[in-house]
Amino acid sequence: MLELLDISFAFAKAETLKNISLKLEQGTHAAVIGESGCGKSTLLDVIYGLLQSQKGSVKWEDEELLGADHHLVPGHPMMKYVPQEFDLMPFTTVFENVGEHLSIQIDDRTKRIEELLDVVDMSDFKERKVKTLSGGQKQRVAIAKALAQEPKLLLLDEPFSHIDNFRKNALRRRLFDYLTKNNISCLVATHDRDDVLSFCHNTIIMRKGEIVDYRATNKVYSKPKSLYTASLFDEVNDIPKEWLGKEHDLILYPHQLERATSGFDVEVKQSFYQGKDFLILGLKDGKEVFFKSNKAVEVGTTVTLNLVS
Ligand SMILES: Nc1ncnc2c1ncn2[C@@H]1O[C@H](COP(=O)(O)OP(=O)(O)OP(=O)(O)O)[C@@H](O)[C@H]1O
Repeated sequence: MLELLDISFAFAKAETLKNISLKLEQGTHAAVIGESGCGKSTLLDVIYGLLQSQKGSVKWEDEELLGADHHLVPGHPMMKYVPQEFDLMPFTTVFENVGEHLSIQIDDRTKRIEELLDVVDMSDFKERKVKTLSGGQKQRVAIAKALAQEPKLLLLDEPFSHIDNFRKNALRRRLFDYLTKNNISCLVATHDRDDVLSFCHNTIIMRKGEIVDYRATNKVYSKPKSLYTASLFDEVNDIPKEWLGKEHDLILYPHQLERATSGFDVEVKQSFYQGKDFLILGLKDGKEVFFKSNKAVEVGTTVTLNLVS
């Protein structure tokens, strides 16, 4: 189990991480999400030992991991990190990069490298020099290289940011399947809700260097504690209680509102085609309201909205 106890870190005067405590059980996958600059990468850097926290401790199986001040080479054997700027050897092949830290003596070295190249769908490129690869291909090699040494904990920072949508879904499925089968824990910093919803058991919400929520992903998504949290997943509506005669204001995603015969009225301002449906932007009392519709709605139309029944 990974445990962080009251970690604080500052690059300069202002604290970038403030009193961060969390536990990650073995085999659990947790997403770290939050607005740009909230401290996601810094948190991973401190856990890995690239940065030294000024306060608090990082523990693995109850043993304290010493930070950057205590190591010439950062990192710990049971942990691997794929940062946003991945570190590969450009003039050697994909195969050799993945096997870089694997002992020559390992009997099934070749089999192991090929298995990992298959996980990241790079088998066809194994003889290619890394410098000739695209950004997304390099990113996939970096993931395979991190897995090669059988870490117990994998830290990923925006792991699929360079990978096209077409390949991303299959890669995500294969990678998280591999992590589950091998009981590898994972902390993934991401901006992509698709990384979070389908693949991470838990979600950590960060804001201005603090953890403001850490629960099961389905709870964080379906019962967001704040407008900020909900807005990390989708467009979000803050509906005043008076509009629907409720006891308190409601935080609602667009798909939770629908056209109805009673409710509150909005004037339609724009329709956005989204493939399987339209996202409609309406206005009520100067406040924007987003809802879904299976067809475009003419600008200027007044529609009545209520909670999806
Ligand atoms: N080397 C550095 N020196 C000084 N400040 C830094 C340094 N690296 C990051 N910061 C600042 O620390 C804060 C947190 O940065 P961090 O990269 O952890 O955010 P993030 O949540 O990962 O952002 P993003 O989603 O944009 O990648 C930001 O305000 C950033 O400008």
